[in-house]
Amino acid sequence: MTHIGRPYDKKSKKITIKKDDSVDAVVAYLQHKLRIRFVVPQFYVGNDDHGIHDIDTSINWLIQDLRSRKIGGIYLPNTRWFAGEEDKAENLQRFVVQLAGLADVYVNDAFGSWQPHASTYHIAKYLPSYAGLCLQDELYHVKSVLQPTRPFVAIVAGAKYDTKIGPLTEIYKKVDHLILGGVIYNTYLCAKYGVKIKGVQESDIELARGLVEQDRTERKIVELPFLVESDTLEEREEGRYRTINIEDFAAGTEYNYVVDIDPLSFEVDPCKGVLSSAKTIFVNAVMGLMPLFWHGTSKMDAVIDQNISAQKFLGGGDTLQEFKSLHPKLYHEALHSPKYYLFTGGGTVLKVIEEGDPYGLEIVKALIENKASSQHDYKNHHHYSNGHAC
Ligand SMILES: Nc1ncnc2c1ncn2[C@@H]1O[C@H](COP(=O)(O)OP(=O)(O)OP(=O)(O)O)[C@@H](O)[C@H]1O
Ligand SMILES: O=C(O)[C@H](O)COP(=O)(O)O
Repeated sequence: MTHIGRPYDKKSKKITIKKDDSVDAVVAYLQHKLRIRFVVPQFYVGNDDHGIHDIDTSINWLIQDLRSRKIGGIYLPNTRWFAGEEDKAENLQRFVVQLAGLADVYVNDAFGSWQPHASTYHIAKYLPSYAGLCLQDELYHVKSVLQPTRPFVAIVAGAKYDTKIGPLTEIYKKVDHLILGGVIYNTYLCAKYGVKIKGVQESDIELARGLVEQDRTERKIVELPFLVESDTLEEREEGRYRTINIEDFAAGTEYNYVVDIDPLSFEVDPCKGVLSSAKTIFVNAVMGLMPLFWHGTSKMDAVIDQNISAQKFLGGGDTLQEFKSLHPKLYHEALHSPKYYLFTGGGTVLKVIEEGDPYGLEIVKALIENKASSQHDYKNHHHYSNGHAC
């Protein structure tokens, strides 16, 4: 089982089920790699925008098939399609108990899913639970980000403003320089310069004011001066996008969508100097709206790579995906280079830097606590279990 995307809207509390967020691609990859057949069960979806309410008993047929080796595995639909996954009350309890009934053991290998949800946290109370090999490796390496050789530069960009702005104020205290991009930078610029950028919410700008205040005296935020403004998010059409300079910002000016950092920003100081003298660089950054506006991200990756003495940590689902697509050769070299480490989760690394301790993550604490009591729980659990090890 896994999360894909963000089908649950925290504001409206609605779940949107669309093919783009299905587990099909994951299942196809696993089938190809493992040479076994997985089945994705179909569950009833109500028409109340609350996704799938229950894992119904039809799954028992598949469990029979698994036991009799007719199939090699069962892969649940996107766990964020279930009403209980991000719920806090009854739906959560209901879903956790149903999940626990499917298996004998729980292994969490999803470093990127740091938030305590039903399938990432609460389930550990019901089953003997363990950290997977990838999770263990990530927790081991994240310690190096906590004890960086200085100067330490963090680059944070992308779209997940809501979960990343909180950690940023703590991270700010720990880095020598902070570079922002994507939606996070747009919001910061609106808060600092009083400009309006299409798509940036007033409530989000309010949250960014703290960061602006924090930076007034210490000046750790390295501003990227050249941005790409586009009239549309749908296409990259000549004449409908242009480079703007933050030096021209005046309070009250309204801009269209800011969709990328102009690559030139990475070729001039202060950014160029900061990146070339850093000894540790952490990157959770897709600088532009993909797949159309990739130029800023590509330039950033190339400039970082030129600093051969720095220890480089890249983290994030999209951050790695784009790194691989934009620089396939470098990506493969980085996988084996002692100068690089690639984390599957970016927000998770930010959370660890904020907490100061990888074992402080709730999903990890749940595994550690469960270990102490797993023998006991395992015996008690058996009345739930009709399943197979997952
Ligand atoms: N200016 C922008 N406007 C809109 N979307 C943007 C902009 N800049 C980047 N993005 C989008 O941000 C997304 C990546 O951000 P996200 O925070 O999800 O990163 P991630 O590497 O997947 O990190 P995590 O592991 O924390 O999920 C990309 O899909 C990209 O299209
Ligand atoms: O699937 C997850 O858990 C994500 O990678 C992190 O969660 P978010 O999309 O809510 O930030």
